[in-house]
Amino acid sequence: MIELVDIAYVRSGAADLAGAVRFATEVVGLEHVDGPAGDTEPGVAHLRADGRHHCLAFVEGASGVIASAFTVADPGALALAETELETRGFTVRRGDADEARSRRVSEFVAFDDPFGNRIELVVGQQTLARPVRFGRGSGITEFGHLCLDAPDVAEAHRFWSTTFNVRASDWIGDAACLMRIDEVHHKLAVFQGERPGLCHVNFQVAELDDVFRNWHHLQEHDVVIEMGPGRHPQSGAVFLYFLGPEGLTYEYSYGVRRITDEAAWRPRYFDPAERGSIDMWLGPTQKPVTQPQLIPEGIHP
Ligand SMILES: CC(C)c1ccc(C(=O)O)c(O)c1O
Ligand SMILES: [Fe+2]
Repeated sequence: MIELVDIAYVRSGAADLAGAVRFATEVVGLEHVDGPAGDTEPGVAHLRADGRHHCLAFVEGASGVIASAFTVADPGALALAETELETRGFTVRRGDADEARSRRVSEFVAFDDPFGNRIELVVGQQTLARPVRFGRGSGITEFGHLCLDAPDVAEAHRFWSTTFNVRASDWIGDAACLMRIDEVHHKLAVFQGERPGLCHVNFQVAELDDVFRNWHHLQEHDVVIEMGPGRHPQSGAVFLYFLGPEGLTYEYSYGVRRITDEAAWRPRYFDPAERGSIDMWLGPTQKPVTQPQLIPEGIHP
C-alpha cells in the first residue's frame, strides 16, 4: 500500500500560454510565480494558490492535461512506491533532474493509471515562505482537490483504494466517487467519462461571499459558468464551476466537510438520477468539460 500525503499539482499543456496565465491570474486569482520577480523557465508558467510553489503548471504546447501529481513522504517512500507499482505491473518512469526542477520537486516518478491518466508521485515539493501574491482577491485559500475521468468509476475506486491509502467518502452512483487521503472529504474525485482526462481542479475560498463575488466577476468577464452557484450534498460545499482556456474546468468551493472520526464514517450512495444529488439547491447540473489526457510520445514534457 502506497501512502499519499497530499495532492501536489496539475500540469497542463497550453496552446496559448499567455492566455492561460492571464485567465489563471486575472480571472481565477492565482499568482503567476514566474512573473517579473520570479525565476523564469521558457515555455513554462507556474501558478500558486497556497504554500506550495505551484499547484498548476502550464507548459507551452498542445492543450491537454500532462499529469496530476501527489506527494509521498520521503525518498524512501518514493522508492518503495516505484517498486510496488512495478510489482503490480505498471510501467514506472523516474523523472530526470531537469524535469524535477521544472516541477519544483526533488524527485518524482510517473506512471499511467489503468485508464490512461498520467499520475506523478513526488517528494520534496518546494514550499514558498512568502505570502501568496494573488492575482485578484478571489478569496482562494488553497488547492482543494483534483478530479479525473475514468470510464468505470467503481474500477477506478478499486485501483485507488487498493494501491494507495485512498478511501471513498461518498459515491454518486456510478457517475462519481469522492475520495480522501486525509481529513478533507475529498482531495481526489473520479467522474465517469469515456476517455482519461482532468475533469476539474478545485480551489477552496475563504468565505461563502467569495463564491458569489466570484460568480459576478466571472459573469462580468463573460466566462462560461458550467454549474452553480450550488451546494453539493456530499462535501456540503457551496460550489461554482467554470470553463477556462485550454479546456480546463476550474471549481471554487467553500465549506468542504472534514471527516474527523475516521472509524465512524461510512460512504453514502447518492442516486445521480435524483434531482438534488449533485446540487441541493436544485440548480441545473451538467458534467464539467474534461481536459483530455495528452499522450506524450516518449519523454513527458
Ligand atoms: C460533480 C463532481 C464529481 C463533484 C461532486 C461533489 C463534490 C463535493 O461534494 O464537493 C465535488 O467537489 C465535485 O466535484
Ligand atoms: Fe469538485
